[in-house]
Amino acid sequence: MSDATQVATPAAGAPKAEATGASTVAPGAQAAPAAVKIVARDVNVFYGEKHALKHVDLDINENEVTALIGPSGCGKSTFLRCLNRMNDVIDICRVTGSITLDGSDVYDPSLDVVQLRARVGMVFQKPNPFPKSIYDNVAYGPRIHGIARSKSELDAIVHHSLERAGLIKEVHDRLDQPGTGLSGGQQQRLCIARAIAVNPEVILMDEPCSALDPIATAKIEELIDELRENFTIVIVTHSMQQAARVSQRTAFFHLGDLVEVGDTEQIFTNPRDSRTQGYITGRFG
Ligand SMILES: Nc1ncnc2c1ncn2[C@@H]1O[C@H](COP(=O)(O)OP(=O)(O)OP(=O)(O)O)[C@@H](O)[C@H]1O
Repeated sequence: MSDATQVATPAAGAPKAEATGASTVAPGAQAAPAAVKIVARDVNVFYGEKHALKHVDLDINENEVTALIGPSGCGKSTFLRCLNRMNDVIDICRVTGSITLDGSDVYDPSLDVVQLRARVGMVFQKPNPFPKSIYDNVAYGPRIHGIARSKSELDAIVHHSLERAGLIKEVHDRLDQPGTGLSGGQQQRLCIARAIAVNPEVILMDEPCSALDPIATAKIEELIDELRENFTIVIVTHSMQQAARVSQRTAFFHLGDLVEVGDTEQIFTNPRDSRTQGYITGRFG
């Protein structure tokens, strides 16, 4: 994976079929289109009187990384939080429209939001490990969801999750040490391991690298590229280079509107809307 300070590499931004080895498709044959995991239709979000997100229609493809980009305050995080109903905890927030996950209504009043958030996990901007041991941070979700039937099963989940988050080598001999004692980049990978431990289908990442140095950022980006094999990922980022490196699709938001969505390569090389063009060329933002 490229260094975080470099610009887009074709490898990370390459279309899914190529990156997953599906290039065995016969010459001339069409690769199967990606399955759609999440469908958002006419989504509006209001904070009191403020109309923060306006009539957003967006499909999120399975086993792809979708990047949400746009200037500060355009509604990226607001949209991300709609996907696992994190906006529910904001009193003045009202969401209208429809969001489905595998065809089921995310806003169905009878839906258990704890179960939803197990399916749609989240990693935040600032690494936020619990004030617990490394082991207990990762074991927390499986314990509350009753995923492991025995201590050895829980041990295996913790180990496997840390392995998938690329952290096991660094922490295997100190699982009983506090998670808060790790470096920032390690803490963020611990948070990713914690999210993975409950075996989610979707992982939402809200600027997961903004508090990290370039080397830690490169590790997380590499990890994101690996994780998409098993998970659907939606990432909010202020870094266009990062969006270009890690995502297959990019959605550009501006003043609460979803202006344009498309293959990452198209968005960055041939945007259709002048506002997208203006943003990616640094004219505003
Ligand atoms: N809890 C809240 N209460 C009131 N207004 C909010 C709240 N959260 C966000 N907003 C407003 O909604 C709009 C969209 O905010 P949001 O955080 O989604 O944007 P963003 O694109 O993620 O911004 P940034 O890149 O700066 O994180 C902004 O005008 C913001 O001030």
